[in-house]
Amino acid sequence: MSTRPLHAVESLADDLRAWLPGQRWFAAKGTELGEVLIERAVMLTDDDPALLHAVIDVDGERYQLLIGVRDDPPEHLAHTVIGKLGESYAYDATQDGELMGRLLDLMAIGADQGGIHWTTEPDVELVTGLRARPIGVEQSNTSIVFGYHYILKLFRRPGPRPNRDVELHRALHRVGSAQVAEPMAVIEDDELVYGFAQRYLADAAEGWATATASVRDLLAEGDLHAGEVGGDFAGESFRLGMAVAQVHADLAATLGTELVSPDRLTEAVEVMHGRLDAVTAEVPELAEFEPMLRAAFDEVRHLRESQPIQQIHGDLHLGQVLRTATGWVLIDFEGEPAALATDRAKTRSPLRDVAGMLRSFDYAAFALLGADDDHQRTTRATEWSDRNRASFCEGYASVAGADPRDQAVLLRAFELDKAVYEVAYEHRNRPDWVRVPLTALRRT
Ligand SMILES: Nc1ncnc2c1ncn2[C@@H]1O[C@H](COP(=O)(O)OP(=O)(O)O)[C@@H](O)[C@H]1O
Ligand SMILES: O=P(O)(O)O[C@H]1O[C@H](CO)[C@@H](O[C@H]2O[C@H](CO)[C@@H](O)[C@H](O)[C@H]2O)[C@H](O)[C@H]1O
Repeated sequence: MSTRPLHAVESLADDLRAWLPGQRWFAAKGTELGEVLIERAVMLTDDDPALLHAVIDVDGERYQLLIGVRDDPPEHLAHTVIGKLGESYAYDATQDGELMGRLLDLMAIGADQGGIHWTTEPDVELVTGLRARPIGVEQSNTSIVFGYHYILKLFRRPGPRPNRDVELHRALHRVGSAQVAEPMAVIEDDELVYGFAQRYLADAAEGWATATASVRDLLAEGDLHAGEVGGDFAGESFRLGMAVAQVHADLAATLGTELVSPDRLTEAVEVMHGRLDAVTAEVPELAEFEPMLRAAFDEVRHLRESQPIQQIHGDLHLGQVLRTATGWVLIDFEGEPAALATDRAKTRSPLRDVAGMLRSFDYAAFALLGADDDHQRTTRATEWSDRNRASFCEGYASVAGADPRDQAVLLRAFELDKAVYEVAYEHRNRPDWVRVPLTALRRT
């Protein structure tokens, strides 16, 4: 490929404007797109297929692109084509196993190319020549699995170093945590972090899939209770509570914890009100819950006890936990996708993670129900949610020594704040699902 990389990506700007809104990781869906500005572009391999690395800016948001260029893309890549570059086709290279294999080669040799550094973690030696395949699920980022060995997450919205996901994995791995996957390599330049490879947990099942399988079981057996059907999840919820408490204890031990006075909680209350203002302006259906939400947030102002804060997961839900043969593992310590990097880096109450997971049990229970489901199914879903939420808290308490439910006012406020966040998240990403957090607020 002879064209200069910057020029090549610039000439694709119009095609990118049409292609970006269809990508799950693209944040500004549903709004009129501004100009696509090319911040930087380098050629990682120059043959056919060629691989271009680019960072673009769309309306002040930065995105990472990996663009493959082929004269004649095979049939299985046809759906990934972005546009034409001269006589060649430009396409989403993350879907091309051959080009992703080149990324693994660059990682394995610790390459330094076009200002981008591929660095393995101390004592890690990577195996190459593995089959590369993108994982099927559409997420905030794009992940590539290499054989049964590694998973590389390409951050679609690369942020400045240090990257929270990388740093918290490293910190937990250093203290021998069994609840995270081993960090393997990082792709970054002097400013931004582009990718993070970890050990691939090939035997793992996703928390969301296993939890919703249990709910499905229960809904199919209309006359049985949650503890009586084959797929009862309460034991798993208990173990998950233990795992989360252990991660909190390890993060506190290695990165520290502090007690903050009740005045600092007042700041958190203002932030929750601020989020509610912003989300209500975007999703008017939230307005009917405003008095209830504001009252619950304001209850926090009356708390008189100091509260511990520390590094936490920051966006914990059933999609962020994997069940391996040996226990639960937490993944994706990036924090909430929409939050500013400075806010994600802050120490926070571990009850935030507990609240996230409690919301998730509720999500799993009700996501399978339609908008007008009958009383029987709604009762069963409520039962599943109550049973697993309780089990999770009991598991957490068995490790932490204190039951999160004892902090009822704070926990309720954090859960409601998370539901407000979810309303905004679903509104932007999966409009059909806005009903899930809204129905939860209606039941509160
Ligand atoms: N270490 C791992 N082993 C096996 N699968 C993993 C691992 N890390 C992530 N995954 C899978 O990749 C998916 C996306 O990972 P995640 O870090 O949550 O990315 P995103 O930020 O895009 O949500 C997860 O839902 C899980 O299925
Ligand atoms: O996994 P991400 O960091 O991208 O998290 C975002 O997307 C999640 C959905 O994929 C979203 O989670 C919400 O839906 C989940 C089911 O799909 C459910 O388990 C969560 O409880 C619910 O919040 C998450 O909020 C968002 O940040």
